[in-house]
Amino acid sequence: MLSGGLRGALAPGRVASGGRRAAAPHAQCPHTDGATSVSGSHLALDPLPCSTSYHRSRSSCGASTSSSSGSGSASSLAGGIAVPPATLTKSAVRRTSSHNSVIVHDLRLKLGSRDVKRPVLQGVDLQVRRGSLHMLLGPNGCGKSTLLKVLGGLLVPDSGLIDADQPSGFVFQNPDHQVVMPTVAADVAFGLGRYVLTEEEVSAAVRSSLRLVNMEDFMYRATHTLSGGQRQRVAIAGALAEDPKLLLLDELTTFLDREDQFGVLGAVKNITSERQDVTAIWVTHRFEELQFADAASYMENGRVVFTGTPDEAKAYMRKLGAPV
Ligand SMILES: Nc1ncnc2c1ncn2[C@@H]1O[C@H](COP(=O)(O)OP(=O)(O)OP(=O)(O)O)[C@@H](O)[C@H]1O
Repeated sequence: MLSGGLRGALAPGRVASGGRRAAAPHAQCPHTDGATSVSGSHLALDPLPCSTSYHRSRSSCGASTSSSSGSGSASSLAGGIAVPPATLTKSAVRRTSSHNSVIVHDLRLKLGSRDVKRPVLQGVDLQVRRGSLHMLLGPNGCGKSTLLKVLGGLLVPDSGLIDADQPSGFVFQNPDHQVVMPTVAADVAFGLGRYVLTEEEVSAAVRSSLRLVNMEDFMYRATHTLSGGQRQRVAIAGALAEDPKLLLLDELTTFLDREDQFGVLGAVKNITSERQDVTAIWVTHRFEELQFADAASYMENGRVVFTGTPDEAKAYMRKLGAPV
């Protein structure tokens, strides 16, 4: 039996709000109408922004792949973001052709105003093994979040090459901006309102997503009664419910105490251990989190300057004088 809130989340035509996890807005080329088509998961970017080669599905963009063959036009959210209509059945799943879920080469992006732009990503090279928990560290402003946004389709790079598993799901730092429904089950089901699914399918997706983040017992709890870490795990479950292959997790533990911090980390570790087709990229400043990682990269000035095991990463950062 589904809760009233969960039923509400299944209402036809329901769309996820912009910026919410797993419903990341598209990196939409202004020369297209938002009905993004896919020309392959391998994305080669011309030096010119918005080249015609930039057509791929990511995050909820994966769903828009179906929309090109489905009925109806994309709905538009308040922020001007195109989202697929509620007639979709499933997000498009694409894998890279190697054992890596992410391959990035010479990625470049300038940001700023139209007149004054400064380079933020300055030739990023990165490879992330499929099924791993890969941590991304580096000083403030080095480009970690920007890289994550490019991988999630929130920003369009100027040039470079991206080959990444799709669809992706994004979870941000502050769970209060992402957990919006009154009950846990309804919140996890929220993004699924965009697809044509039976109540049983939604219920199964919600339950299995909550199980992966160790929150199954909280299914009918009121979200306002949860701790910060529990809310963060609900946000991750909401992303998981849409079956992403790449989880992009941006400083999820910043506002959490130690117990909640390790609860969230344990949940993400559990996801990548149980689901070998799901890869997590975890941006953090907290060195103690490295013990959960399978691998780590260190960024400086818009580039990845080191990638290795967690121990190698610690040794590298110690050499830089970090208190690791
Ligand atoms: N939309 C934007 N316009 C202009 N500059 C931007 C924009 N977004 C980010 N930047 C700049 O790009 C640089 C990289 O920002 P980013 O948020 O990616 O860094 P970060 O490594 O995640 O930092 P932190 O660890 O502090 O979160 C910063 O100097 C930031 O001010």
